[in-house]
Amino acid sequence: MYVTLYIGIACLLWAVFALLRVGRRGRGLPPGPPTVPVLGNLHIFPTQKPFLQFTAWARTYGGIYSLKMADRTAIVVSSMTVVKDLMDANSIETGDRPSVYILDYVTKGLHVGLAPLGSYVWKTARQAIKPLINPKTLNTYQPVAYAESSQLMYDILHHPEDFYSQMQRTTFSFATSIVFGCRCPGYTSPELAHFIEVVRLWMSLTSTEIPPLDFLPFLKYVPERWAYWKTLAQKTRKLQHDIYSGMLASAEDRLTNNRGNGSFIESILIQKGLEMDRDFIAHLGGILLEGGSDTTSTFLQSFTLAIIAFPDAQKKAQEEIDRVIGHDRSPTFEDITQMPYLQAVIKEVHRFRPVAPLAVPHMTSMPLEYDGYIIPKGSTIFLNIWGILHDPEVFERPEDFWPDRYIITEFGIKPEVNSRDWRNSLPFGSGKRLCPGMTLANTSLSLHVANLLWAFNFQAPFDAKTGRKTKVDLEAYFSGLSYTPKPFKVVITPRHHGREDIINNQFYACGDIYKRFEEHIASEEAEELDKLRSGRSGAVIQAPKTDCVED
Ligand code: HEM
Repeated sequence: MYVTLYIGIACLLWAVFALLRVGRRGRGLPPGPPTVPVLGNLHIFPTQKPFLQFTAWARTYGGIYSLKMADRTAIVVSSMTVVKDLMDANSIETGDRPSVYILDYVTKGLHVGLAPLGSYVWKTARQAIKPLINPKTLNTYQPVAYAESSQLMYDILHHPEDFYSQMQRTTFSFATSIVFGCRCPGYTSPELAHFIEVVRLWMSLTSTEIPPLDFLPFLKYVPERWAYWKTLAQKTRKLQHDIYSGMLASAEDRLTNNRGNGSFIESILIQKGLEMDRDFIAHLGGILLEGGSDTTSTFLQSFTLAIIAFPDAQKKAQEEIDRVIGHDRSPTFEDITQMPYLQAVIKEVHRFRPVAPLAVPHMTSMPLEYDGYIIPKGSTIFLNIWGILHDPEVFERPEDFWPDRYIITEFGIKPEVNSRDWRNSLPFGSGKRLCPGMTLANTSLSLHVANLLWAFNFQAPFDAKTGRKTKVDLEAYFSGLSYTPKPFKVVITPRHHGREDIINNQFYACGDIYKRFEEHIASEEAEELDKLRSGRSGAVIQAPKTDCVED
């Protein structure tokens, strides 16, 4: 009997000892904040804007440090040298994704951005997306971007107070046109409202307010009435499915009836050799919409916030635009290369308010040795884009929006900092997971930004009591995987009287491009749109040819 008791006590002690070791930082790991038993660093893991705390820790623990999340390890990378030598150089070993239970449930495992590196879903989807990276295909999308940009100017001219939603409409409509072949003509349309709801739900699911189900798996078994996130996940899954499969159905219908308009999804439907079922295709289209539209509208909103807070940058960019373009026409894609300051503005927005401050977490698929540390297989890697791009050792006055830094040096860094490890694509991630939409995003954003600065002046609103400009709140952002400004107020005025006519005419002249992607629109609404677009005045500007459209 004593033997059984001794064995029982020994087992208990062993279990307690083993439990106390959970959460402890093992030998060989990079340093990091002190841990507590079982939780490790989970109890101090930031729930709001985590990149800010990650950046504060980087100033103490350096360009690579570790966090313990119960028995799991996370590595935070906050230096370009580590990005290059650890992540870019070992992009296969560091290119996996940690599985996120709740998101896998929502997307049925069909999300290319979350799928394991080299898996069937990842490989097939990345293969299918290839045309979006091809410069030839990208050129065919330019007329569509031009037409959407023209409507953005038109909408802001007539309803400047709604600029925030108009930016969402523009990028959503561009993405739905090229991906599913159907556009969104109005910022009050139900399609856009549903999509914004999906993005909002997705943001909640990716925010740190959701309990850490992957680290404390027993939480998955909490009944739904006490687990609000279960209801949230189901709602998101249904809404996503309804929107994306509805859009896929209209693309299928066009193809069946020989009315294809050259959209990306149509090309997938007719491509041989791609092993994708209907659900997978609908999801891929949806992921491209999410990846391509919310990110780019967030960029435009952050751009607006930055230029009202830093009016000198706005003035300088406008001087360049006026010098290159003049007053008689609006900018086109061909003009962008002639405007280095405008290109610097684009890079500075990416630096100042990166759309994805922690990218999307990576995971190691095998143990790695780096700089004397051992990084275990299965470690989550956070790419701290914010911390790298706001490092005062590297950037002069990193909290200022100052595009000139990209005129002074290629990567915007201080002249004395070694540029060996730098690249301007950092806001789009790293290695095998680098964002496939980078060129598409940057080209369309350059045109939108050029047009907005050519057409309008942007100012912070005036305080009714003091008559002074209000202080711009540069921190009023939502917290989620992407970093989006909360709606804010701006005074937007046309810069020059003649430009109003040009904006109106340009919008009317793009009517044919819009119509090719509006087949799904009910006849009454289509009539209204025709009426709106027939109010020609003054000189008519020819819209560019749409090569992407098959008649
Ligand atoms: C301002 C615009 C954009 C920004 C800042 C951005 C940023 C990013 C980042 C940081 C990642 C994760 C990279 C990593 O894990 O290392 C990513 C992935 C991705 N992006 Fe973008 N993106 C933008 C626009 C787009 C567009 C226009 C599309 C497509 C039309 C797109 C499609 C994707 C996809 C499919 C992935 C997943 C790639 C994978 O995991 O293999 N993105 N993006």
